[in-house]
Amino acid sequence: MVRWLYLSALADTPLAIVQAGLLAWLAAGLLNSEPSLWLPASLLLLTLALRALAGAARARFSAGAAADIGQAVRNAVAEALLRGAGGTLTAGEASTALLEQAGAVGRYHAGFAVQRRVASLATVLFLLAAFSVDWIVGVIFLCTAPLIPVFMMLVGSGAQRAADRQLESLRFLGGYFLDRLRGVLTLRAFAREAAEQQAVDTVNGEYRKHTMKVLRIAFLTSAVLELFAALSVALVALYVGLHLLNLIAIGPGPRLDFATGLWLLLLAPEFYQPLRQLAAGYHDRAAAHAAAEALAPLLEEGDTTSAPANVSATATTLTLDQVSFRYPGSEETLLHDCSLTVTAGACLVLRGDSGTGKSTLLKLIAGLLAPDTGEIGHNGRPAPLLAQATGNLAWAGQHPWFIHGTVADNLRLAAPDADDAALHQVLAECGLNHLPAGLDTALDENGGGLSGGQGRRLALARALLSPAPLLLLDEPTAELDETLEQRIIAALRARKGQRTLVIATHSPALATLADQSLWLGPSPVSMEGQAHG
Ligand SMILES: Nc1ncnc2c1ncn2[C@@H]1O[C@H](COP(=O)(O)OP(=O)(O)OP(=O)(O)O)[C@@H](O)[C@H]1O
Repeated sequence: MVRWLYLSALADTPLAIVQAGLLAWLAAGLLNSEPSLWLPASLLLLTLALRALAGAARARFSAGAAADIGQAVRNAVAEALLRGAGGTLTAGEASTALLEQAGAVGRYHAGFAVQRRVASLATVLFLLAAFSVDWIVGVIFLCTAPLIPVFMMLVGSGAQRAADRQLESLRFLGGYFLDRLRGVLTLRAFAREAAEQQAVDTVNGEYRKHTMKVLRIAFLTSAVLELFAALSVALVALYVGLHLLNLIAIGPGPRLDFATGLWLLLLAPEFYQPLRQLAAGYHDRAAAHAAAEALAPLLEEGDTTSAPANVSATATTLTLDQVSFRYPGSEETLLHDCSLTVTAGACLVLRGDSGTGKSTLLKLIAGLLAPDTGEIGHNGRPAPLLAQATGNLAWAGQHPWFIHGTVADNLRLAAPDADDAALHQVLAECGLNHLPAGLDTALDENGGGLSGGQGRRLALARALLSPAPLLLLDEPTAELDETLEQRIIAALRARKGQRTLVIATHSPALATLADQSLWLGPSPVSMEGQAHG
């Protein structure tokens, strides 16, 4: 596709030179009242048709190549996001990366990058053609042509800054809008629709302002370049005209006949055309540059996570070595030099008042957060990021996410080959054996279709079904009655020894499972793992 794009784009220059020649031939013939002009006339028609054809082919191949390249970038970005790269991106920023930025890179490669090469080659061809007939016209072309790239370079940094700001505000708008869309029910409940609509309008206005600035620079650049081109064409016209009227006698001008002079004159606008097209696409370059800068860290991060993880077959030995952690911008150090070892197959219970950092420690162990200092090890090796730990740990959090599908679809995320009997068994262990449609009960992403408690137990069932050697469970028995809690405790006890369990809980009954327990206090004190029971 790209090769055809180059061919169709390059075909235009020789055709333009020939077209100018044929037009000059025809005009001179008409002026001299030559009897038969059908040959230049038909050749001219043929050239015009070929140019139109090449132009249409170029537009088609260019759109195709831009779509292909954009799609390839989009696939790479999607792959990186799915591997967990770009963990700090909001959903809106991720969608901007997938849609807008990937598209901008595609448009640049199929547009500006192609035109830059085409313009260089076309300039050389036109110069050769001009010099072969009249060196003064050649010199005019040679001296005026660099004005266009030099001017583009002069406006370059300003255009780049404007494109950067436009992209930044688009990312912000994407994230802001998506957040409001997600929380639309909450906004409606608090009658905040009008205020939020206004806020989205304001953010949208900012984006519009930045976009208008980019367009203003693009239009102004094009207008100035048009002026340069027009002045240069006028210079050639003046030179040719003065010679045809025998008013000056410099250069090879005195030998110019009408046809050659007209050909040179017709060549002049064609000479500047590729450079003007290049300038017109300059804002594409700035947009692609800004997009590439935003995407590069994501794709580099994606590359490093591309190696498939080795799933450990046995329970994981977990070590924390002087781990400290504080959320960015927070005054409170939640963990301070925390050290402990959980042997493979043991159960560590995290206890403490609400807000003391139990879920945070689970996230650190899962690799969802990175410690400020210290190291967390799985089987003696630095804990992999969650993105690289596929299959090595299973997580059941307080706010579980599901895929749109059935209960069975969601359970099989953890164990794709599990048969229905295994699914029924794990559901029974978690007290979910009386769901309205059993394994076929339909769910949405937020667990709609189940009650909040059932949703949390389904997430627990999914973790229990997973063959992962490390299970991280956040309040698995919260808000359950005693019978259900005992059932779940029994299910967890059955996994002890085969899996390493880390459980955050307020429940004294669940805490009896602990081989080790860790009390997280309100102040940043040093904590040691203690043997329990
Ligand atoms: N993303 C975050 N950014 C900043 N602070 C956070 C973030 N998440 C949690 N915190 C703060 O960190 C502290 C510990 O939160 P965490 O959820 O780990 O507590 P917890 O012990 O699990 O609480 P609970 O028992 O209520 O679940 C809280 O004060 C909370 O406000």
